[in-house]
Amino acid sequence: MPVPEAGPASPLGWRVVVRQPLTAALGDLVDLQRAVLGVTLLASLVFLLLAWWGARIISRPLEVLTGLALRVERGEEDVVLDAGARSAEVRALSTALKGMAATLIARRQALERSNHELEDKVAERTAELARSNAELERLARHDPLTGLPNRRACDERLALEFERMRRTGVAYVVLVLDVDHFKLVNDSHGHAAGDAVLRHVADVLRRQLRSTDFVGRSGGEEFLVLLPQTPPDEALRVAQKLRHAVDISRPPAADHVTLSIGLSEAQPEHNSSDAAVRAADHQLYRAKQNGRNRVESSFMR
Ligand SMILES: Nc1nc2c(ncn2[C@@H]2O[C@H](COP(=O)(O)OP(=O)(O)OP(=O)(O)O)[C@@H](O)[C@H]2O)c(=O)[nH]1
Repeated sequence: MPVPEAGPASPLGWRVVVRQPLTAALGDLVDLQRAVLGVTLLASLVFLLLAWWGARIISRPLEVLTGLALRVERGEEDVVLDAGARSAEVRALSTALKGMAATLIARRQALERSNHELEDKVAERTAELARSNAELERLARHDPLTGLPNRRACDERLALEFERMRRTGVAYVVLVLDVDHFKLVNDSHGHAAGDAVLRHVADVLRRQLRSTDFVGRSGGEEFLVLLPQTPPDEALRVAQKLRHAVDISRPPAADHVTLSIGLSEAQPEHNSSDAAVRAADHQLYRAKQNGRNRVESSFMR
């Protein structure tokens, strides 16, 4: 076995060679290696912990701010956008978000206010429109002079009563009323006086009838009265009452005014509502022929 190289020879020229196991010879070096590795690992761990802690210090307020911002987005208005951060940058971000949230909330409130105002306006306009429609409807079916239902409304009511009679079998009575010598009123007192007389007659008729009865101005100086579910003798009494009420009334612009009235009972076997009106017209003609200021009917005894 070769003798390993040794240090310089002593003055005597001797050399001491010590033999020992490699593990014993390198023991210190291995210990040093281990110590360095341990310190490196520990230092890495501490560094990692510090990095995690540092990242947490920065990210935690950001997470809190994110949560608060989401609450603002969902519409909550009492959110305080403060993450309690120590970092100046996060505090600046927090202040900027606060400003943005305040602006957003103010805009949303303004939007809600204008929405409410808009809804109120729409509701108001809808109500106005409904009122205008109702007024138009009223004007379309009312005579402006007397305020009574006009010719169109008379026709509609006649059709309705005729249908009802067809369904229920219960008859109704038609009265056609005409102001006597009305041309004379116009000629002697003027058209305005004639108008006043027509309004007066309309008022008298309205006051004498029940709410279930119908009275309309069917044209000129002619009126139509419908008495639903009224037996003929009762209808005759009503007609006489109307005639008498006008006869004894005091018209505003003429000395005296009278009515001629023709009556007829509608029958379920009639083809249309016109039949009873034509029959009542015929009776009115008879009333005029027989001296006016009187009632005539097909069922008069
Ligand atoms: N002032 C006024 N007159 C009207 C109106 N509508 C129709 N008249 C008039 O009513 C008169 C009706 O005259 P006539 O049909 O001859 O009937 P009358 O004079 O009443 O005679 P009898 O019916 O036979 O008794 C006419 O002079 C029409 O001009 C109106 O709204 N106002």
